[in-house]
Amino acid sequence: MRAVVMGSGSWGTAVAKILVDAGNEVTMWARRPELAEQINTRHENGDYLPGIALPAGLTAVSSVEEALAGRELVVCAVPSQSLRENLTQWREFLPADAVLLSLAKGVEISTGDRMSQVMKEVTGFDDSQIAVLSGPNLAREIAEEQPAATVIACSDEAVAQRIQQAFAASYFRPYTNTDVVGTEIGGAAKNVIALACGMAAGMGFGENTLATLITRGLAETIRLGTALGADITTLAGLAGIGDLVATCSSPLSRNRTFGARLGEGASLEEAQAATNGQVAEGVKSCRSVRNLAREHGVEMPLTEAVYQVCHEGLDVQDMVGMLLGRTTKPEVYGATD
Ligand SMILES: NC(=O)c1ccc[n+]([C@@H]2O[C@H](COP(=O)([O-])OP(=O)(O)OC[C@H]3O[C@@H](n4cnc5c(N)ncnc54)[C@H](O)[C@@H]3O)[C@@H](O)[C@H]2O)c1
Ligand SMILES: O=P(O)(O)OC[C@H](O)CO
Repeated sequence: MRAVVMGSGSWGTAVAKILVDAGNEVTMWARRPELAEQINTRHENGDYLPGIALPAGLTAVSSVEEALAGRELVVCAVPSQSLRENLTQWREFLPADAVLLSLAKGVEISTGDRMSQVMKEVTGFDDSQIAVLSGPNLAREIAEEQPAATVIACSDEAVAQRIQQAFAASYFRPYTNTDVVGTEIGGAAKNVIALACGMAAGMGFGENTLATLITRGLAETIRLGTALGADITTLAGLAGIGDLVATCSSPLSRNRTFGARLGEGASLEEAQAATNGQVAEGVKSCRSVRNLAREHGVEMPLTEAVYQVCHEGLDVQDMVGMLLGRTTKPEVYGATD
């Protein structure tokens, strides 16, 4: 396919590399002309993936118009909270028959919208032109060509299959799914749970705590996802438990690392400053995911606790007491917890 990756952060760059390695004609859009220049001349993105040799066939431009001209697949690789603004700026240059693919894992704060909803609202495109990609995909590991898999979700299975073919590389195995809601909720919720896992690690807790948070994190993700119409099997798959395990366990995760800094006693401002401008989506999405849960009458105690730490000044030590002091329950995946 003739593809463009709009956004040259760590995941956008790794995805552009996959698409080239899978045999597509690919360009990237970078906001800063100097980054586009670096990709074109040094074949490296030193700001986000230093030391990774990018394919010589991968080009980059900083003009939106040039980036989008004649592209069949438009990959949106910007953070969730800026997607609406970016797409609004890109809209006039989007080819009318292009397929949009979101990489972002978050829920918009101002609306509670998932990324596929934002894409549809801004562009007016048909559902068959809107897809999302989500799975256990830490950018650096994939840029190093370590084997991994992902989910390409689109309500139109034939379109999902077309994108699947475009992403099939020797080290990257895409699966299709028509459950867009489940794929998106899995990706957004796991970032919030990864913050909780980081906090636990930062406080010095071990694997029992981690496993408890991952498992109960999955339970509350399933509760929210199914309330929104997701298929539970999506959340039992790569975009659900798969991504939860990868993100909650890896020191490469920005969300887990952010949480760990809080657990070690850093302030929110200090943890934010330490990200070096890279996005830890869960810090914002804990608010929108919590709001969605409340709207739908779904209990998400871990998400609530992370929200209170990130936005209401709850001390991480007090969070432990708050979670363990809740009334005892049977272990069921029902509407309450
Ligand atoms: N990094 C990963 O391992 C990974 C893997 C899977 C999914 N994701 C998701 O992909 C999305 C992008 O993540 P990333 O890792 O590439 O982030 P990043 O922080 O590495 O890069 C974000 C990119 O978006 C650009 N950007 C930031 N604000 C912008 C704005 N207002 N307008 C235009 N561009 C803007 C930045 O310049 C940068 O190029 C996130 O939703 C993230 O959760 C990341
Ligand atoms: O670095 P994080 O925490 O944004 O996570 C990256 C990916 O989403 C893992 O699948």
